[in-house]
This record gives sequence, structure tokens and C-alpha cells, in this order.
Amino acid sequence: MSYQVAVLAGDGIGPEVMAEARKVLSAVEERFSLAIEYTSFDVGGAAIDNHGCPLPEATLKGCEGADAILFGSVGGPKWEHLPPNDQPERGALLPLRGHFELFCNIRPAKLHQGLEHMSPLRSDISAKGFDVLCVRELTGGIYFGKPKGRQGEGENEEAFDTMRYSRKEIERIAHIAFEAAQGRRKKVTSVDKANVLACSVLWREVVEDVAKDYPDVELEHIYIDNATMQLLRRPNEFDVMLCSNLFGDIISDEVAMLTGSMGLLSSVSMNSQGFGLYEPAGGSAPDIAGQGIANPVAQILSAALLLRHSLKEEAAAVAIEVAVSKALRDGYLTGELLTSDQRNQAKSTSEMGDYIAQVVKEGV
Ligand SMILES: NC(=O)c1ccc[n+]([C@@H]2O[C@H](COP(=O)([O-])OP(=O)(O)OC[C@H]3O[C@@H](n4cnc5c(N)ncnc54)[C@H](O)[C@@H]3O)[C@@H](O)[C@H]2O)c1
Ligand SMILES: CC(C)[C@H](C(=O)O)[C@@H](O)C(=O)O
Ligand SMILES: [Mg+2]
Repeated sequence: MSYQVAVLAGDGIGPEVMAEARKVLSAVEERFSLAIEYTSFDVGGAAIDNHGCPLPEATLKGCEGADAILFGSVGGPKWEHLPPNDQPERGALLPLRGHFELFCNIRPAKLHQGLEHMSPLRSDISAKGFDVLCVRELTGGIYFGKPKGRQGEGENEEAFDTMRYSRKEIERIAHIAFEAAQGRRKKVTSVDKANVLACSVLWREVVEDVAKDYPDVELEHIYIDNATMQLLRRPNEFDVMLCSNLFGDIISDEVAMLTGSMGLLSSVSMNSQGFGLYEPAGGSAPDIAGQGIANPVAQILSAALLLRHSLKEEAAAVAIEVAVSKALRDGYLTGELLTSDQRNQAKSTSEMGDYIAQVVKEGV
């Protein structure tokens, strides 16, 4: 029996980095004798161009029939003139998250020893390293709350979004965070804005209640504004960061950059049945798309997460992660990880993919 994976490469650097993830997956399949069948579907801007809508029925059906979704990224200036709900992000990515109830988004950010020089942190801070797991609620909050819209005209025209959280939504993501912490350094930092937002007051109360089931895990609360600065000052003191949808979006970009680049952060978005969509935390990077310079590591590590969580192929996932670490340690770095005077040593997107695939095949 072979596994079925729906591949949605999307826009901008999506197809470029997806090609490298596929190379690495082929290598791991060969080494571990796995049988994985991939079917590609258009999504986002590519689907608008080819089919007139960002999430065609065939794409949705293809995802429904798969064991997991490997997603690239969607969006870009070409489609920004469209009505908001017809654009790639709100017309494809958010509906996919909603349709499959992918409420649990996990984004692991680790600054590896020996790779501290890639971080923009001050050297005495980066020297301590850090290992943060961002656990982000993904199908609620201000992203999905109703009503949402615009009304009125002239100087009275206004726009509004609704931030809304139910006890149930907070409980289920909080359990994920505490369970994850039990397998790590046993600390949950819950990020909120309880000094201003009603949703955050409920968030804090529910997280406190859930914490009672995990007496071995330390819980602390922090306001989002303070969290963004403490991450720059003492990132090594954070373990699991439990965030609502919007705050997790912000925190995950920050921790990605603290490891050196947006192009290093992988992610899984999962539902309660364990069905998952795997994607880099970053976007379609229109500023570098088409140049063969994007960092494929986030997409490759997302493939490793797919092997681990959806296909339960732990050894194959570890082989990829070890190969990525080796490549980075061996100085295989794309340009954004280098200073301007080192940039002539930069590896291209495909050189990175080739090297990581080779290491996977040979084993380390
Ligand atoms: N999951 C997704 O599909 C997703 C996620 C975030 C943003 N987006 C969309 O992507 C488009 C661009 O958004 P943005 O510019 O705000 O965010 P972005 O993450 O695409 O880019 C931010 C910065 O990070 C850099 N970067 C990102 N990934 C990189 C990689 N793999 N290698 C090297 N550098 C990388 C980019 O060059 C850019 O300078 C928008 O349309 C946005 O809505 C999509
Ligand atoms: C593209 C956008 C809708 C998305 C989000 O805000 O969730 C992205 O920024 C992410 O982090 O996955
Ligand atoms: Mg984001």
C-alpha cells in the first residue's frame, strides 16, 4: 500500500522550494523503501490564472482523498487587485484551514549550536542558543470571527473584524501545548493581551484551568508586546509558546528570523483526527521569486514533519532533519543567511536540495 500526498506548490517561490522537497523525499523513499504517491494540484494565484478561482473543486477533492497535504505558499502582487475573498490567501489558504478544521499549528524554531552566527541576535544572547515551539490556534480568533466587513461611505466609511474565542477552542489548543511541553522542557508561556482584550481574559482563564491537568508543566502568561521583546532579550528561557491565531502569526515570523531566516521555519497544521497540512511558515517571497535563490529548508523540513506526523515514518523524518543540520553546518547556505561580503559563497535553491538529498541517500 502506498501513501497518498496532495502537493499544492502555489505561487512565487512555492514551486521552486517544492521541487527541492520532492528531491529530498525521493532520496528518503529510496533509503527507507517507502512508497509515496504524489498528486499535484493548482492552488492560489496559479489556480486563479488556470481555473479562475483560488481553490478549485478538484484541488479540494484531491486533498480530501490524500493522507496529507504538502503545501508551498500562495499570494503575490499579481492578485492583490482582486476582491479580498477572491485573493489566494483568503480564497484558498484560510478556506483550506477552515474546511479541514486545522486548528492546531505547530512551528518549531531552533537555533542550533554552531549556527549561532546565522542569527541576528547579539552574540552573547545567540551563544546560549534557543529552542522554541510555537503552538498557534489556527481556525479561530480575529481571522475567522464574524462579522467582518466594511460599511458606510466618505469619512464615515469603516471596516471591522471580530475577535472571538470559545472555551472549547482555547481548551483544545491549550491541551496540545501542555502535551508538547511534557515531551520537552516542561514550560508553557501563554501569549495574550489580557490587559485589553476580552478574548485574552477568557484565554488566560481557560489556560489556567487546563494547566491543572499538567502539574508537571510550569505555566507563565505574557503580553504579546512584552513577548516580542523578551524573545530578543532571552529567547533561551522560552520552551512552548501558546498563541492565539494573530499573535502566533507574529511570534512565528519573529522566531523564524531569530534562527537566521524565514526560509528555515517549517510548520504543520493539524485537525483532531491527525490530518495535516505541511507548509513553510513564510510566504511566496515575491521579492526573490524566480531567481533560484530561495532557501528550500523550510519546505524540506515541512516534508520531514509530514513523514513524522501523518505517515508515522519517524526514521525517515529524522534522516531529513539530520541531513539539513549537516548541510547548514557544512556551510551550505543560501544568500539570505550570509553577510553581503560572503554572498559570493551562497548556494542556490537547487544546490541546497541536491546536497541535502545526497546526504539523506548516503546517511550521516
Ligand atoms: N502560507 C502562505 O502561503 C503564506 C505565508 C505568508 C505570506 N504569504 C503571502 O506571501 C506574499 C508575500 O508576503 P510577505 O512578503 O509578507 O512574506 P514572505 O514570508 O513571503 O517574505 C518575507 C521576507 O522573507 C523572505 N523569505 C521568505 N521565505 C524565504 C525563503 N524560503 N528563503 C529566503 N528568504 C525568504 C522574503 O524574501 C521576504 O524578504 C503575500 O502575498 C502573503 O500574503 C503566504
Ligand atoms: C498568508 C497568511 C494568511 C498566513 C497567516 O496569516 O496565517 C501566513 O502569514 C502564515 O503565517 O501562515
Ligand atoms: Mg505568517
